[in-house]
Amino acid sequence: MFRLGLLKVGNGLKMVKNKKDLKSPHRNRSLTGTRPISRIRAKGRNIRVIVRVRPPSNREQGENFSNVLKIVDDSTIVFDPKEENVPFFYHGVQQRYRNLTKRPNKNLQFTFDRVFSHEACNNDVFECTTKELIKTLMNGYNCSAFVYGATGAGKTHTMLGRGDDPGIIFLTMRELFKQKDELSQERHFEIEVTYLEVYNETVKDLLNPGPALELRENGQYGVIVAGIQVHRIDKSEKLFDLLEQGNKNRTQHPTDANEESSRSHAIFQVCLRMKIISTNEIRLAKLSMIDLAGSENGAATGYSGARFTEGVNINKSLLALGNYINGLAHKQRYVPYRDSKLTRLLKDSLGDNCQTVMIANVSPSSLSYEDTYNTLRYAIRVKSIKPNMQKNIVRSDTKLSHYVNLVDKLEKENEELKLELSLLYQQKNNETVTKDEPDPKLQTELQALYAEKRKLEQDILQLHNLRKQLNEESDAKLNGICTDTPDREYEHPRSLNAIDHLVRQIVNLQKDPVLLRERNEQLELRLKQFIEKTPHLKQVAQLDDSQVASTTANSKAECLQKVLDLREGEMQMCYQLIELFSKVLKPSILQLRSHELASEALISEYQGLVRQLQDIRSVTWDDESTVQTPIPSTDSAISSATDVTVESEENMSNKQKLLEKLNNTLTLPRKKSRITSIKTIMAEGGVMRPYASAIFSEIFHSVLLICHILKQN
Ligand SMILES: Nc1ncnc2c1ncn2[C@@H]1O[C@H](COP(=O)(O)OP(=O)(O)OP(=O)(O)O)[C@@H](O)[C@H]1O
Repeated sequence: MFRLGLLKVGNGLKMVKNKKDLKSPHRNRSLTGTRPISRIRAKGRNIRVIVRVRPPSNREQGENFSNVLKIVDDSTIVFDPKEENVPFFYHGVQQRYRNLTKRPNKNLQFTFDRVFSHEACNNDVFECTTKELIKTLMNGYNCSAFVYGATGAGKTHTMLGRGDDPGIIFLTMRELFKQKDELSQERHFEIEVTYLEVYNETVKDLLNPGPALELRENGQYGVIVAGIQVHRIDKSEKLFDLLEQGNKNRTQHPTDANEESSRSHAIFQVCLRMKIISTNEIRLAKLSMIDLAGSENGAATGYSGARFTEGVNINKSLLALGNYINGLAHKQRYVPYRDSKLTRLLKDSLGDNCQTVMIANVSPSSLSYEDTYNTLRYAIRVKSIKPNMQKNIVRSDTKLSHYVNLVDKLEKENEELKLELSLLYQQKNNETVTKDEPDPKLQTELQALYAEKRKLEQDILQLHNLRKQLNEESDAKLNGICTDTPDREYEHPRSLNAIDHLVRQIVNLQKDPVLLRERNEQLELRLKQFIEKTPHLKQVAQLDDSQVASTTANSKAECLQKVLDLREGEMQMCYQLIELFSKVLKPSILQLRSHELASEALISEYQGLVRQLQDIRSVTWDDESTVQTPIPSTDSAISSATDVTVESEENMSNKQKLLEKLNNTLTLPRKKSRITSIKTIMAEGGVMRPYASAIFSEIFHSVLLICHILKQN
């Protein structure tokens, strides 16, 4: 069923009959009656496709087969051309209707780079195909030539030829050696060849028959055949011997179309290494010449067993080759080449970096109608590959020193790059760390502020507490001791100077505590603002705060220790004075009493003083023995003293004893060891000191009173 539609052609519209024709205007028949199949003709010249039509075989000639190929010109061929309309007359009248029993002709026109008729010999083909490749090869490009076609289409004949018509391998190699000889003054050549076959997906060395060889892929050299024997040749004669030897080893079996059908793909590779003497340039190039196994229609052949397996493998690998070519033609991102050994081996002999010639061999006979059609379609697909050529050039020097210098240079460059990289890493790490760490400038400023604060705290403490306290105490002491101004002035050097000396050692008396306090307050405000502005320095500030607190505590402890040392000295002095005055007071009281000059008030005061001393006596120190001297009661002591004055001489010894008792009573125990424990001092010294001072004042008062009485009498 046909569907009608409109197809845009040029500026106008054209009626089309079916859906297929809607897809592309190229599907429409041309005005000449042939369909222009060469629509995907490649513009590039890196791949050239040649069609060679072989002469019809004896069988084809003998049987009633028609010719399905018509060569229009050097590059155009028509498959299944339309037959000329032979006028059909019925009863002498030309009929207008065609013969409906006859199959319509395909009449497909193909355009290739060159089309050779059955009259062309191998040399003609060579001149137009691989001869050009030699020039390319000499320039350092990879080249490949492969023959494709159905079984019996003339592939092996094209490649190998026969005695009177040598094949293109022979002709190409002869040309290669010819050009080599011509260029021998300019270049040094090294030519190595390998010859292998792919049969039933196994690779075999045709020049060194043995077990199947493995394919390996190398990043530098691509796909390589592990274990293949490489033959270095310098004469063309040697090559021909090798080729003959290889062809004998090739797998062949007769088919319907060919009694000597090759059942494997044969790959002949020539590796060319050229060194251009003037420039020391090295050019590497590879020429691959591939004789593909003939494609066949398995169903049509009716083979079974080994022949069938061969056919399947041949078709499979040719299909993989077709897909690979299709991928290249459509510039696919990934071109499948692992599907068969053949495509793996030809990976670098097709597509990019390679100049390729494909020779499509076809039979002209209608006996091979399908095969010829398929071959032509396959060939036109190959034509669409547009590879990008790359020259395989390696710069070189004859001198080893060049390589040494090159290696040195590269190593140096490598070291420099490594260094640069490590510096960049370092810089990056530093940047990361700096982001988290505070600015060192700010940190230094903060630390300076805290250092100042610590010093101020210390000074304030020392000035305020110690100096003030010691001065007050010094004044109080002088007031208690000195009876008049001259006495005070006399005592001053001994007591106050000692204290001031100590104070001077501790604090700088020139500093004003008020100013220091003000400065400290300013500093604290500044620190607060500083931390508000830079919160990330809070931790640093907290650390410094704790250091300030620690410094303050240490300063306080030092001050306290010094105060206590001073007090200890004072205490010692007090005890010495009490002892001294008690020696004066006791005889004075006795003397006054004997002369009846002691008033009741004086005696009462004296008794009170003795009682107080008894209380002092009961105090024990940390470092003293707890054993106490028995102390007589105050009353008994006084009464004893009173009795002494009225008794006889006999009783005087008793009085003396009593006086001694009184003397003992008034003698305070001397403190022998230095008080070191601040806690003990605070606990005991703090209580003891005012108590001792009070007694000291009492004694002074009593002594002064006695002195006054004695002076009056
Ligand atoms: N151009 C030619 N001129 C003369 N004879 C030819 C030509 N091409 C092919 N022949 C002959 O046709 C026969 C089959 O050719 P050939 O062996 O080369 O085919 P083939 O494509 O290699 O087949 P297969 O794939 O089966 O090996 C051979 O006898 C060969 O001599």
